[in-house]
Amino acid sequence: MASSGFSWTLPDHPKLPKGKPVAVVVLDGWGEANADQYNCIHVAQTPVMDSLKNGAPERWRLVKAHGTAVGLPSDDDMGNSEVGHNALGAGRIFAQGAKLVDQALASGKIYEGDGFNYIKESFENGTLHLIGLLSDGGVHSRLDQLQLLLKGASERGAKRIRVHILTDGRDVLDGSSVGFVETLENDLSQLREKGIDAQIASGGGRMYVTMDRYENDWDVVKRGWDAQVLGEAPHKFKSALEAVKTLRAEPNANDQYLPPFVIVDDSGKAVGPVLDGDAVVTINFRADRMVMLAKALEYADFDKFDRVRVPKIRYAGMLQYDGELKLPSRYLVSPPEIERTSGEYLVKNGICTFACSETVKFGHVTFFWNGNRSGYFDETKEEYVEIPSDSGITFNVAPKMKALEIAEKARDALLSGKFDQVNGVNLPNGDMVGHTGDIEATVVACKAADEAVKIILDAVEQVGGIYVVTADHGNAEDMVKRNKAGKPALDKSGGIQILTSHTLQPVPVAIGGPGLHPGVKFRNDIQTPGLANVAATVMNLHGFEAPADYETTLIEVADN
Ligand SMILES: O=C(O)[C@H](O)COP(=O)(O)O
Ligand SMILES: [Mn+2]
Ligand SMILES: [Mn+2]
Repeated sequence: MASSGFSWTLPDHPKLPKGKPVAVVVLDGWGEANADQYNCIHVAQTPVMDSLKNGAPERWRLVKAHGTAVGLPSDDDMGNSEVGHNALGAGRIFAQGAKLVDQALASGKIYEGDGFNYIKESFENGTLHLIGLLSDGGVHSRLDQLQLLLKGASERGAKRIRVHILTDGRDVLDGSSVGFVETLENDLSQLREKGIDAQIASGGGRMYVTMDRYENDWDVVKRGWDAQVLGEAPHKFKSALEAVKTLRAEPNANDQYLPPFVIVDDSGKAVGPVLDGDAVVTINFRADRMVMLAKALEYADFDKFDRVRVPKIRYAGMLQYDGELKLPSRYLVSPPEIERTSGEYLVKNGICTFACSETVKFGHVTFFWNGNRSGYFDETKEEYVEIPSDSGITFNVAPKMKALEIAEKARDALLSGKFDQVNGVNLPNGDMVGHTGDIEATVVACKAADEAVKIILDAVEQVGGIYVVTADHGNAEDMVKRNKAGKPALDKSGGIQILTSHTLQPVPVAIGGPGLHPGVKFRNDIQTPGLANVAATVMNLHGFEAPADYETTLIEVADN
């Protein structure tokens, strides 16, 4: 921050001491909901989390983890890892990608920026390709934003448009892909009536095609590249609707994992490979699952898989996905500028930090936690450990994931005495297994996460430290779609509809440990606290006052 008088030095907290190690544990996808058979956290044996909830009423509370509390457009938006970890780390609420894109589309500014002007130069002679997640989940992308962009680009000269869809079933109900494709097909046919050559060119399920993250499995991105760029895939169809309906009719088919397909013309030729002179926009606003494709599209030097053919294109992201890497270099909407995060403050105030998760959540506790920034602030004071995730499986097959290994690393970091803060230890189970929709496996996952918490809390006990246990959003606590009355919503055949997505539920925050000053308790004068209130709380527990513009602390210290 350039303003005069700014200082990184945090004032001393008037009452709380320094020097107590603080462990911040994030249970991914662990919300609070009514107890029934679809609440996997309730069904699972979770004695440690139960004891936090039931043991100390003044040191356990719920906070909001969705909607406007985390910078999303409305309170109908469920929370997600990006916005949750941003809020936890940054201690303030920033308008997030979903909202920034909404605003840019509504004001028309999206069409005035450098990014759009850059791709526009391909409109005369080339094709505009739009690649991204097709759903209204609002976590990575939104269908209505795609619809507006299609309209806006065609009104501004795009004559030939190809859409490369990724079916969802993770942030939305499985099977909803068919309806989204129908909606998109309808829009494209209206464009065709106006003389624009617009169609869907390829597709595949997001978890099997394109949307890997944190470089867990490049084959996922390669499958997408082959279909989208090269126009090659094992399945060929005349229309996307036929593709999705046919592929969904296979046994155990699932929107998240549909195999890659290309749309071909009557002569069997792919209708939309990416060619020299074309423009490409990746329409997801969220970074983690687009950055790998962005690298493949943008980097001249690239060795993660054989791209076979690298077309000379004009490429822009919906947002810039990585500000440090400046990737992609062109983008339609500027990302939120999340600066002065708690991690940076604490390091600059001498706090040595350890962060850890497994690959599929590693960037959550580093990149997202640090305001969408890669790398260390000060490598002499920080250590980030990534435990390799299983790849090529769905996590209901191995629901314990690497929770034990993550907890052991956190324990060892605490016992080593090298770190003041063991921070953002993310336990992925409730979320990653919750997304599979497998209730039995999610129960196993929740138990494993609870056991991991125990290992970390035992270590906190041993070192006389303090713990803060929280979550980034809900998921495993509700695995069924509900009607307005809160009862399971039945489908046409009378069956329940499994909810694979996150929820709107609040999440717990628990504090404790032998190092906690005995007078510390949660305040009850904050109306609707959210995840952004946690950062100031953690700073206090380190013996500092939080910066004045941070969301207020959750705690107060009684004199005794
Ligand atoms: O990317 C995903 O896995 C889901 O869309 C959202 O889950 P996350 O926000 O927990 O990563
Ligand atoms: Mn999450
Ligand atoms: Mn999730």
